[in-house]
Amino acid sequence: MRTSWADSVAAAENENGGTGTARPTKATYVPPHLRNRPPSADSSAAPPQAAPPQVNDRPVLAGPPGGGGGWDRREREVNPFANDVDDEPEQVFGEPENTGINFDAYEDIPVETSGDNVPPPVNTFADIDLGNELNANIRRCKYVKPTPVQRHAIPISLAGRDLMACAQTGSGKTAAFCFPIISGIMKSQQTAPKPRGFRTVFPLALILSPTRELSVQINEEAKKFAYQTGVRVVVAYGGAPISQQLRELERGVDILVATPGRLVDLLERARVSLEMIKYLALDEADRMLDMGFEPQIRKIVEQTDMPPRGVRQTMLFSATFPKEIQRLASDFLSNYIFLAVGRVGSSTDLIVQRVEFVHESDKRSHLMDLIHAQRANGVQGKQALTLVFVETKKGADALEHWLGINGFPATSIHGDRTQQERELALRSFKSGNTPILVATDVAARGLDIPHVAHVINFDLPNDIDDYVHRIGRTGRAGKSGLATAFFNENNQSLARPLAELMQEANQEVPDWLVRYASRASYGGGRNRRAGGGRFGGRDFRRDGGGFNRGGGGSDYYVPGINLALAVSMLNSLTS
Ligand SMILES: Nc1ncnc2c1ncn2[C@@H]1O[C@H](COP(=O)(O)OP(=O)(O)OP(=O)(O)O)[C@@H](O)[C@H]1O
Repeated sequence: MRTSWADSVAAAENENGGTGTARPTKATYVPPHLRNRPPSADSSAAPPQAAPPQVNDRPVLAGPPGGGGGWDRREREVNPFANDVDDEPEQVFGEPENTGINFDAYEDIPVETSGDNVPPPVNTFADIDLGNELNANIRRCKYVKPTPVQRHAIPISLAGRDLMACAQTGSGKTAAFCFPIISGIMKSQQTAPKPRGFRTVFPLALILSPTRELSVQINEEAKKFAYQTGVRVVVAYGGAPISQQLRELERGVDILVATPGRLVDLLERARVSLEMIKYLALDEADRMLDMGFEPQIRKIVEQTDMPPRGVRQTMLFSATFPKEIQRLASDFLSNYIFLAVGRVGSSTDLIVQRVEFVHESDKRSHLMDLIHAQRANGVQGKQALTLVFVETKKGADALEHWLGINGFPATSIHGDRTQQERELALRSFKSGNTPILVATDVAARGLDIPHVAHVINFDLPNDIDDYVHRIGRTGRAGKSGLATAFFNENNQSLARPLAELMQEANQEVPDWLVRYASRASYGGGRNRRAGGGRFGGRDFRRDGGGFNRGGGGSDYYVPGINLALAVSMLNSLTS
């Protein structure tokens, strides 16, 4: 088993009951996780740092308190690492010891950057000046070295540049936008006091995401990264009582993580002002600028007091970036750098993709066979986690019920369930108590659930990008995963993009799918983008003419989807 400085930190925290709440009585108090620090820290991670000056367990910042309502930075901070469990789930789910992310899987990843004067990538966290406290949190997270998207995106953002980043699912995009934001706020707090308004708060950074669960997850991650930095993170999302969120906001906020709807509500109540925003990050940015969300996003970004592009710094991240969305997104960016990491618009090669022809009427029995097989592979009586995607909310309820009466513990998540039910379902799934989660697309993007071994597309989506995000719930952070799709006549429009995607990812494409693909024409619809550099793994400015690549360059560039190759493959199989 790996033992590192981070492990001894965790051990020290556990010794203290893991709560991090033992309160100091003197200003010289050193919290448990900073005691007994060995002289030589894990040399592959960020360099060892001196502990920040402490009052209670909060750092004393040199500058005046910011935080909107003038929050008390000396207040108690809950230790977000307290509930981290080290090895137990790995054991239960039959994976090897906690060896961390499998970086070998990412070594040969293609990277493309374009834009003016692209800052060079870094190899280690120690190569970047993120600040002592943030470096300590990176060690607590056991991030030994940056993932490829982090290697490139963090220096770009630290240099103050706007960024549109497209990187594979599960490759660490959250930290890629959180680290520069936290580090930047830590530096600016020393100098810039914030205005005070009557019950209005003035966050310095806004992180928007499309779903409540994803906002909650980003908030939890950001709180870990910001622990003891003096940077306060607050989340606001719909479906949960606003009164509690208002109370949290009143205690001060530097980074606001929000879903668009709830944020608009807070803006209309004048409880939040965006006047001081220095950083704007859109996670799942293509979804945020898609038809459903675009008006709200435009309202937030263009019709409020948020500083304009060029004044604020804007970062857009997703695993997919269709060209038409890139074009829309460029309205929000100033002289930005485009970054594409990994196979174009994809999840990782670590996911084995299978597609099976299953008639509608056979889907349930086929699902049962798959789950039976999986159960046989379980360890210590625990089944590996299986995420089953269906098209409709009704369909999700029905399938959950049917699985239950057939002896398969399942739960579900969809838009008709209350927020409490949704969160309960997610917790129950994560813990393995109900190892099957039936979900609509509400769970397709961003959710980072360890130990999801199998994603089943019981109903395929209409859009190939949604497929990419769905299967990306497995095979995360260097782990392997399996994705099975049930295909039938109803999914004809997806045949061609699916066949191309699978071929591109070196997956076995069944002959019958190739035949369907050869019959399919793209026609209209969203998958049409497939014809012209789909998924947007390429900077749309490079296709539009007039774009000067400037000093930017690529480590190397793998052309998007090799359409000619795919077409010739289809032809050879169908002739
Ligand atoms: N440098 C790192 N070292 C080890 N693990 C990391 C590192 N960076 C991120 N991770 C872990 O990798 C997992 C995936 O990260 P994250 O959720 O940010 O992926 P993502 O790229 O945003 O995926 P998606 O496209 O699905 O939203 C998380 O569990 C995260 O803690």
